[in-house]
Amino acid sequence: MKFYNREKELDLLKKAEQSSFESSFMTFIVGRRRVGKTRLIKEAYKDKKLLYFFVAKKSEKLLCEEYKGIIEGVLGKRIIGQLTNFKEIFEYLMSVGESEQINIAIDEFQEFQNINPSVYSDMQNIWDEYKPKSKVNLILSGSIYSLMSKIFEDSKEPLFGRADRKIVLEPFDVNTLKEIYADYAEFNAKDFVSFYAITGGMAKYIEILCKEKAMSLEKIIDMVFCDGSFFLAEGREVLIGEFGKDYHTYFSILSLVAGSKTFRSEIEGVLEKSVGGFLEKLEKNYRIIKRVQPVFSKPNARNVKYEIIDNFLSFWFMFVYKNLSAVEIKNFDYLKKYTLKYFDQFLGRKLEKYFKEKLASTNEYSMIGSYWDKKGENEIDIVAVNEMEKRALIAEVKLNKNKINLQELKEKSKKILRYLKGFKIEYKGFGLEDV
Ligand SMILES: Nc1ncnc2c1ncn2[C@@H]1O[C@H](COP(=O)(O)OP(=O)(O)OP(=O)(O)O)[C@@H](O)[C@H]1O
Repeated sequence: MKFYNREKELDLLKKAEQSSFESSFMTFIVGRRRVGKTRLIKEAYKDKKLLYFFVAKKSEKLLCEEYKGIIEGVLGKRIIGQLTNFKEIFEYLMSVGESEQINIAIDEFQEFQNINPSVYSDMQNIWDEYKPKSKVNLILSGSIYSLMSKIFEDSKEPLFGRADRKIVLEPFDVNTLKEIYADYAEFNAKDFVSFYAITGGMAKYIEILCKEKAMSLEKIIDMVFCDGSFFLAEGREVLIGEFGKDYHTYFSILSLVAGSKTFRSEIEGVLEKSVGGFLEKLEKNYRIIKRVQPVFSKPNARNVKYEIIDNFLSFWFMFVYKNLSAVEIKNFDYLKKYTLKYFDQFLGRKLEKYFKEKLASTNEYSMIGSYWDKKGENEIDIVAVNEMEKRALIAEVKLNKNKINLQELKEKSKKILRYLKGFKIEYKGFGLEDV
């Protein structure tokens, strides 16, 4: 697949390289697995010399043998001496950087935690010594959000405060997704929104579907639910690295949130235990769910819902994890029928998210959210406000736009009008035809 988008990130990586000519520069990139970190780094330095090291789950000795080969190949230097551990390799490279500018990328950097955690303090000492006098553009990337943040942002960690720049790589936005979709298929609103709702803009999933020309809902479902499918184990694959062995409660919570049990009390009602600590970790450490509150509520108000941020994970929990027994016995027929039966429910929720993202991309609003009252009723799908220009958009979203009753929407909105005194308000319905 040709390279799409990422202009902002490419620009930052080019600037990092330029800065490294003055003194060494460290960037850390964090992004969920499959989002496109490796391809971004390679694209940024495709015409440059790049020492790219992947931290595979191997012993340090084997890794270093591989790295030595890479160094010799890229720099065209014969390495004399042993270099059997990463500390020696890193010191060697920083010393090379004293006489020439070099680009180094270390991918899945958090994996050193399992191989040899003292690498981080060794790197800190070497970095501090060489940074002012060398020209190394160092990119450290990783996909385990909690570990990467800890390595660079926890004041007790050796590399704390060493990174000059942080890049959080997000999935493709709705506009880029539309551009990609148009390169592979004739536009059809429901198929496109299904493509958005399932891939969530993750580069890898998009690439697989585009390659197989699976651009319609039916074809995507055929690709997901088949023998040897990449997608069936993917939710577990992506999350297990974050949660480790302790994943059961997290998976149960995510499965409930994906299935519309979005209030803490509802989750605790089903699991029959307190889940406050888990929710907090899912939100703050792992960044997998987010807290949402009705628009205009006070920040500490208790009317809070939870949402899974990632579309693919919410699809996976709703349709794959929920039916693991059918996956186990490979009853793909059942899985496809089940998914098609409940898909519109899922799609309706993602359509609302789609329009919120689209409105956000116009940069026309200072706040975009939803409203519901204390009982979780009287929902208003979208409330978008431009505080400065005193205007607001109040909208309802439905797959079938004909089912939207604007009069009812106006009626419901009375509850929030006191926050919008003097505002010009537009009431609107969004449906598939507005995609
Ligand atoms: N900007 C892009 N345009 C087109 N294809 C992309 C882009 N970014 C990534 N891809 C493709 O998506 C796939 C996943 O990307 P990549 O391997 O870079 O992700 P990653 O974040 O490093 O994932 P992992 O953590 O699983 O290694 C690759 O096959 C890559 O070619």
